[in-house]
Amino acid sequence: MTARIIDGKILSEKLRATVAESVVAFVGATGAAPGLAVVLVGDDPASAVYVASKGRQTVAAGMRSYEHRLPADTAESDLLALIARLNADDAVDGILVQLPLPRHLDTGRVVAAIDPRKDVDGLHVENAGRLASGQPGLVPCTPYGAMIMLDSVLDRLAGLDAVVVGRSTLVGRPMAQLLLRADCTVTIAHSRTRDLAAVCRRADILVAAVGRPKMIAGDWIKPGATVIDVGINRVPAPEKGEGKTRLVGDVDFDTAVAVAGAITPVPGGVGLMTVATLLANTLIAAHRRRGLAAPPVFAELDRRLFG
Ligand SMILES: Nc1nc(=O)c2c([nH]1)NC[C@@H]1CN(c3ccc(C(=O)N[C@@H](CCC(=O)O)C(=O)O)cc3)C=[N+]21
Repeated sequence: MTARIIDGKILSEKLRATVAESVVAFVGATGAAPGLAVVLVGDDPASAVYVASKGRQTVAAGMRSYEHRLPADTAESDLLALIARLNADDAVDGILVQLPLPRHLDTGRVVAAIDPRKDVDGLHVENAGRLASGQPGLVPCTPYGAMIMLDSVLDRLAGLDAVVVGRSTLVGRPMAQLLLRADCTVTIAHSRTRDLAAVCRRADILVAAVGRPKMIAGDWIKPGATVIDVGINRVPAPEKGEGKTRLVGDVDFDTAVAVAGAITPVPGGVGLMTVATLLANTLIAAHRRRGLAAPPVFAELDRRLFG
């Protein structure tokens, strides 16, 4: 048996097309296009690539993109001042501060400074609290995209055993909250979990979000399970030439694909969905900020995914 591949390229293109259609309606109703501001501090080359791709896709969906690149030694007060300006700017509906920040900056303080209604990363404690207590808010992009991927292959999530490996605030914790909202029985595993392999083997849904290349192999996977690989790890690829690299997930795809029922690839999986859901969150934020109901297609998606 070989697993069904959950194609992030197809699913993200579909979601971006839906966003673009809704943007047309939004512009018709309000006269303004939703705007997304992305803030990048420092010059990590991988981050710069993601930021550029976000900017391109934002514009392709009919929205406005505002990029702010700050030097690596930016003072925290200057970053907070920029966030205050973006909070006050009516043309900006979404604010994303690319993580991780340089070490001298306090991520908690920076995220706390973002207006929760513009927090399209869903990282502000207000949005995390809303998610944990089942109230409407902005949901972190990667878990949101992972839920859309699960929904594309599973008729029902209710009652399934879900194991999330990783407890980060950006992915692991919100992922667990979303699975719980979908009535899964949820386990959050992490670096201190005893017999991680046995815990993973119980999972009908296995979400890997640890940041360790190929950590989860086929013998950790229950036959027929749905596997969502959130890992984006750049590793040396001498076979491609000296100094070359390639992306691998947290799952050892080649052994996992022979056991799982469905699996997301890396690249071409969750990463692509993360950018598409960022656009969706920006559109949703633009509606809410103006007191407008979310477009029906997103309200329907919310009901399907989160009950
Ligand atoms: N505040 C914040 N929010 C984020 O959501 C956030 C962040 N900071 N910091 C960095 C990580 C990483 N991230 C990715 C987005 C898209 C791809 C993506 O499009 N990947 C493609 C192609 C990747 C490639 O080829 O380089 C793929 O997996 O197929 C990957 C990773 C968002 N992140």
